[in-house]
Amino acid sequence: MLRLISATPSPYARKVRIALAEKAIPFELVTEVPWDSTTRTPQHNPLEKLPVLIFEDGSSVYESRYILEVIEARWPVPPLVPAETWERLAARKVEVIADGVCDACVLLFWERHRAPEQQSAEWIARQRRKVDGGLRALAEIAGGREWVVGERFGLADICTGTVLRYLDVRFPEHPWRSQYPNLVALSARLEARPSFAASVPVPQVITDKVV
Ligand SMILES: N[C@@H](CCC(=O)N[C@@H](CS(=O)(=O)O)C(=O)NCC(=O)O)C(=O)O
Repeated sequence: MLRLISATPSPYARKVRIALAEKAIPFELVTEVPWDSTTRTPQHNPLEKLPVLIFEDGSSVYESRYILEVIEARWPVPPLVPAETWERLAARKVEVIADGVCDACVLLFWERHRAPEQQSAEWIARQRRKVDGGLRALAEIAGGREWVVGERFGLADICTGTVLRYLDVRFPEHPWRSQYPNLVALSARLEARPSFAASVPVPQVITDKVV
């Protein structure tokens, strides 16, 4: 059985969970806290990050964008990436922006875990700018259309939907819902899909000291 090492809040892992569900690929979900000493993630990824997709033969792939590329190559139907080159590149650009917003949220999350006197206001402001700029770009790309890129559900919607719901977990005070009504409507449509409903992100308890 295919196994996916995941974490309850992870937007990167959620992209993979949604893609596998949309393609009706059965898998075992292995939920971990990658910062805890008990994690098995480093056994499958030298970069010690999840998600990690582990095949029946024990081989593993990691880095969510790469995992999604492998899934698309291995199980091409239904396609989640547009066939047309420039639409495909547009979807990949949305993934770059959405992942970048998630990366900034992760850095913000850990900076806020430091003792108050150790937190850098400049560093927090820098990450906040990346979140704001990325969301603005996603709102512009999405516009008022049904799907973020092209004429059907796909990678760009998975990436945009996962970053929006991730903000509720790591950056709940962010005012994106009042700033971008089009993203609110898109998020509601996407979260109604069974693949999204089965993978709603929730915070986790981190027991080890990380920073
Ligand atoms: N670029 C990576 C980022 C993955 C990532 O940052 N994963 C976090 C967990 S979560 O933030 O997604 O919940 C992790 O494993 N962090 C452990 C570490 O950084 O050592 C991807 O897209 O897969």
